[in-house]
Amino acid sequence: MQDGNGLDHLAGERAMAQFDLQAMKVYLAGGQREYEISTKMAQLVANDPVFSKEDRVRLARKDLYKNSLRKAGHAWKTILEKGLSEVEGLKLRHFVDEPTYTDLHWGMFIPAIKGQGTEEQQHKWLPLAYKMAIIGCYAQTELGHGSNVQGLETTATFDPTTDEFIMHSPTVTSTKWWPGGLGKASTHALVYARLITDKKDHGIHAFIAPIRSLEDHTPLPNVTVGDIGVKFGNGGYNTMDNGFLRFDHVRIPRENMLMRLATVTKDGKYVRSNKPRQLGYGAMVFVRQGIVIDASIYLSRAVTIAVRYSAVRRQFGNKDEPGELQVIQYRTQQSRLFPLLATAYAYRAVGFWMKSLYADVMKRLNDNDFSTLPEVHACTAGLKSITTSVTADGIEECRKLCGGHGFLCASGLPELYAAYVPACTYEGDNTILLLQVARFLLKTLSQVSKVRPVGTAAYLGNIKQLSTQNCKVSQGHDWLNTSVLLEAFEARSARQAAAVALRLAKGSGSEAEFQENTPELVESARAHCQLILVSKFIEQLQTGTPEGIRKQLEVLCYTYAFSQLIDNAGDFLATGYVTGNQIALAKEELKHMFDKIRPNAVALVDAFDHTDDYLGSALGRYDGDVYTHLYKGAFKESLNDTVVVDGYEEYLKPVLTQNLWAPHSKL
Ligand SMILES: CC/C=C\C/C=C\C/C=C\CCCC(=O)SCCNC(=O)CCNC(=O)[C@H](O)C(C)(C)COP(=O)(O)OP(=O)(O)OC[C@H]1O[C@@H](n2cnc3c(N)ncnc32)[C@H](O)[C@@H]1OP(=O)(O)O
Ligand SMILES: Cc1cc2nc3c(=O)[nH]c(=O)nc-3n(C[C@H](O)[C@H](O)[C@H](O)COP(=O)(O)OP(=O)(O)OC[C@H]3O[C@@H](n4cnc5c(N)ncnc54)[C@H](O)[C@@H]3O)c2cc1C
Repeated sequence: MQDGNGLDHLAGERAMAQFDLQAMKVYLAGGQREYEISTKMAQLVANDPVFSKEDRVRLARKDLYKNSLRKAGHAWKTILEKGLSEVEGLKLRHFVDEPTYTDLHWGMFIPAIKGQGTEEQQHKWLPLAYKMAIIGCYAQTELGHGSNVQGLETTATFDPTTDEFIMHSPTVTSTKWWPGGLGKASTHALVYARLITDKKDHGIHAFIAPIRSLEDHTPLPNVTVGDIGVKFGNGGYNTMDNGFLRFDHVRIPRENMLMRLATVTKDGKYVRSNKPRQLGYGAMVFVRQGIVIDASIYLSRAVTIAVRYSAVRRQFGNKDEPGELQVIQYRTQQSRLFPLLATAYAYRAVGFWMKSLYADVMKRLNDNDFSTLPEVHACTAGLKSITTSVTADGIEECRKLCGGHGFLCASGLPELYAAYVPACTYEGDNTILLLQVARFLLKTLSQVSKVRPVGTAAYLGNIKQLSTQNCKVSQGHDWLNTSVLLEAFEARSARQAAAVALRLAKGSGSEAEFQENTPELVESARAHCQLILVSKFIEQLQTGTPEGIRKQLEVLCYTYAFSQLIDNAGDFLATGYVTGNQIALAKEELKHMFDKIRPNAVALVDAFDHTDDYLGSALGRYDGDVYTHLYKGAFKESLNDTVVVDGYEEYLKPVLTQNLWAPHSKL
């Protein structure tokens, strides 16, 4: 066993690094200022015992939830007492690292009011929300309807005699179901409901409905509200009070309908603005763009644990070297782990780009320019889908890469997975979102002769060329050219999209035919998104990356692109753009990349700068002192509170002392 004396068991690994670690930390944080804020907030949380994560997986739901309320309250008090800025507050809550009601309050309730409320409404609600005098949630999904937003059943019927809307849940399936923070914490819900005026249904609109008393937090009259129940995994997402909500003819003032996109006048007249109705989905676009950086952070946590542990863990050996080999030396371990490391870097770079994309579309929307909205929707929906699916699978792969110890909660991985995996469903089921991308691709292709595609779809403007010319790689190093790689991803995506578009164009245009082709449509959407990820990683790399880290980032970029190419070799081959031999050459190049990553692997995960407190993992500790901490951790297990287990007298002793032959014994 290692000694646990505070030595750095990974010092030898760190000494091998060939890049400027500090510069990489700053790059990954998004800049010097962001780096400083992150470091300060991470330390603030790590040094405050109220934020301790100890024992989280052992707490019963009620205690877990109460504890998370305590932490959220303490976080808010800390923010106020220390006078933290909005950005610092956001970071502080990030490091507290527990899904809670404030995520939805700040992440969806406030953005939805900003996006859909008139200036007057923003002046009324935002100050209350900013000082947390009210707590809001985002109540869209219903028991019977989630993906299909247009199918929601909750009604908001205007009553001109009182100048009020009557909020009503007409059926069991219309019960609001899932909204985070709704179950127990929120005082207000941003409710998506069918607007009815004078018996006419105008479709889905947003309303602010008070649901709990600001005096004593009890539900308001005719409001039925509560938590929907325990969710997957220990700890995980169970700190969140996902809730249900029913209205029984509850009256709210007319002004509580968010009226930026459409208005109901005092006399009940419905007036639409000239803005697209899709702006009503703006809060979802906002959250989806943010999810890409989040995916990078979650994946980087799992990868940090798996890389550090793989450098500590030894198994077997060979006759050329003394002792057992670090498992990170094995090619199979590298081929499962290093692409995930590269993916975490890729998502970070693309996440930064997504932020600029979002800022750009917001600026345009303010100037009434809606031209890029469809492309931004496709991009945010598609990348949300791909990055969350890959990250959830990646966390699980990291657990397996840690062998048996990965299955222990002390590894931090089971809880990380349980907290993350719902990201594949919330904010849009990942298949539904890919189908949105596919629809966008079909529409873009159908108009390509008249409308030049823009942004991430611009390559479709070259569809003829991409459909005819083939990959020119003849030796391994020909692949070490970003233009060659980009063209391969563009050609594969363009050909997949064109093939399914052509098949649909030849048909009758029926919905049944569309449905029949949805597997191919989803595949073509995935190809388009993989192209965006590769191309934006390359683009980010080529724009102002500091010298001391460029080489390593290039290695990671090639690792990412080659592993995507190889994992999807079937698609690349089926389109006819590449040959089997060219794929084999890429495989060899990928192995060369693994050799370049290997001496830098531990430093590359150090660059993510996760504190031990934030990682919460005996396997991923910075000092690599894994075994001492696993062993010590076992003594904290509640089953070990007594030497002789509770239950021995009633259940074990009788078994051990009956001394009778079991009737079925063969002895
Ligand atoms: C930064 C992060 C910080 C904090 C986050 C905090 C916490 C995160 C944790 C949990 C949050 C979880 C919250 C939720 O889950 S909220 C609920 C989310 N629900 C969904 O995502 C539902 C998914 N469904 C939909 O989005 C839509 O129903 C739909 C599938 C897109 C279909 O829409 P619909 O109107 O019926 O129909 P279409 O006819 O298909 O589309 C019409 C038209 O509109 C375009 N479109 C669709 N969506 C958008 C959009 N968001 N923006 C812009 N445009 C959009 C669509 O492409 C189509 O265009 P056409 O040109 O073809 O007409
Ligand atoms: C942890 C968590 C937190 C959440 N937080 C919130 C929140 O704060 N506010 C809120 O309003 N909601 C919230 N939700 C709800 C979430 O947004 C929905 O669950 C999500 O949008 C998926 O919808 P659904 O559950 O109706 O899935 P469904 O649409 O019923 O999906 C079930 C299956 O059917 C498939 N499917 C459905 N339609 C089609 C189709 N047309 N073509 C092909 N396949 C299809 C899907 O791909 C999926 O495999 C949350 C959910 C979770 C799990």
